[in-house]
Amino acid sequence: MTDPRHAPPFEMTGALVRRDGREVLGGIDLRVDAGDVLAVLGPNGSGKSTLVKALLGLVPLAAGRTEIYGEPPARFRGWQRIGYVPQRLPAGGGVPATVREVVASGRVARRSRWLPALLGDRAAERDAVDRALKAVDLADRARDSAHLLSGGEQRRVLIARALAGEPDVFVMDEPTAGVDTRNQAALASALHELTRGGRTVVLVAHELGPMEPLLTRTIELGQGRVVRETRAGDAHETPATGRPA
Ligand SMILES: Nc1ncnc2c1ncn2[C@@H]1O[C@H](COP(=O)(O)OP(=O)(O)OP(=O)(O)O)[C@@H](O)[C@H]1O
Repeated sequence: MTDPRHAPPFEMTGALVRRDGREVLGGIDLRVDAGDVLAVLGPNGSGKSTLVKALLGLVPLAAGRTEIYGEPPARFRGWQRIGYVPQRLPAGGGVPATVREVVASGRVARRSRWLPALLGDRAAERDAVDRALKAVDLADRARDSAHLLSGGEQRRVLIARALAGEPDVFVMDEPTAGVDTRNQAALASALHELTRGGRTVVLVAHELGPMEPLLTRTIELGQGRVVRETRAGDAHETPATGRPA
């Protein structure tokens, strides 16, 4: 295990995932360093979502290992450092939640489990939620039921939830799919600010659009393996190292 003080946000070695007996990730080696802005590309079904879920410990590995800041996901305790934007809003379990409530839930990992929130903490939370809602242009929808919003609006709610948590690392699964051009540009500009401040981003994308200039790296998956890697400034793309396809 890497010393957590010097560990990168993510380090995955030989990660193999099987779903229904089928190999979906075929032995991925991937290190994401602080400040990386990494896009995970590849065709439908190539394993992009599975890879980001595996980085977060949301799907089990059949072989290999993965660490978040030097800890296996099951032992990792710094979840306030990670902001995950899943592909869709999880089903509400019958409890209607407003847009503001969903966005505020991005702060949960920051709250103390034992102490009541101090007045200052509550004000900081309110400000962070307000800023996040503004960044995705949904301040005027804050009281609406999140599940009644359109697909693109729900995605913006999920982005705002991650922004509200003020994490060090954003993991975003197709954050701009179904989001209109103006809002894609707004997200890119919010992320630009955050990455200038040293935040790390891992995003799954089909269309990079206005995100492209922010990237420091890309990896492309094909059938659960890394088939191509590029780094910003590379004159040529680098063929993937590691296991043969
Ligand atoms: N829960 C599951 N049970 C069984 N198979 C699954 C499950 N989740 C994913 N898979 C399979 O794993 C493969 C990779 O899926 P994944 O969602 O990671 O692909 P993707 O590259 O993100 O695709 P897309 O671009 O369509 O979002 C697919 O063939 C999919 O059917």
